[in-house]
Amino acid sequence: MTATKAEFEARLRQIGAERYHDKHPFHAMLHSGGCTPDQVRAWVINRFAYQSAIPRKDAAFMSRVDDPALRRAWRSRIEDHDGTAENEGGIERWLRLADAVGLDRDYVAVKTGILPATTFAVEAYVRFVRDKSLLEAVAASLTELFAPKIHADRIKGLLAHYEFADDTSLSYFRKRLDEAPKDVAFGLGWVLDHADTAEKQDAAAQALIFKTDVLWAQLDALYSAYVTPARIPPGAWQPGTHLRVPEARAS
Ligand SMILES: O=C(O)c1cc(C(=O)O)c2c(n1)C(=O)C(=O)c1cc(C(=O)O)[nH]c1-2
Repeated sequence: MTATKAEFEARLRQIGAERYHDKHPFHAMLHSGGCTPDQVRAWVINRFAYQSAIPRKDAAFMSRVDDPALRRAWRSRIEDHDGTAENEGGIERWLRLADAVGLDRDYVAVKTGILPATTFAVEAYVRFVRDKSLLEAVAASLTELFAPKIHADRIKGLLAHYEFADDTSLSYFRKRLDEAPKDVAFGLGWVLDHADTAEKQDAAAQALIFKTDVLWAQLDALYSAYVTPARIPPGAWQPGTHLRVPEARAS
């Protein structure tokens, strides 16, 4: 049976309550000051894979949309990350965080040290958005419903526990607090309007679950590689390497 919009929204929110990556032990370590400088750097390097894929997945989405109104509503997502003449964009802000933790930003930007499982997870998201229905693609973006809380927790936790944290290094997260609500309000409304059968509601819910898996898998990869007993895969970033200056410190 088709759920009402309110019931269906509650189902989507429940998926976040159970599966969003704010529950992952790596985030608990990061936000409570439990990460070493190199674990913070590993997170910054690997998370860049996700950041840099977001505008590609949004471009993949827009390439499939016929409705100019939907493209108009969506295109600010690309500008939010890639920037405009006036706004530097999220990718540049993330690289400022890389600078602040002492990494060579050029090394981060080329993504050679990314963990294999992170690449698989991130690229699976790009392909999902390219290949699945538009409804599933928009529903997958709805993890952003849960992101403002994790961004606020992160700003608070990093400021309290790490010397590198200040307004400049954390500007990525502060800016997302302004940007994400408009995306989420639009995306949620669109999914609630378009998931008008039980089958479509199930597909949208599964898409959101898929996306929570994309996020969770990235943190599992990080934990396995860089938290004791560390198992760093061949070719992935080695602690102590690719620093901006030899004495750079992340804490
Ligand atoms: O720090 C986070 O935990 C987090 C999570 C997510 C998310 O839930 O997918 C996004 C972001 N940050 C983010 O900064 C961002 O720009 C973003 C875009 C999207 C998306 O799926 O389109 N998710 C997220």
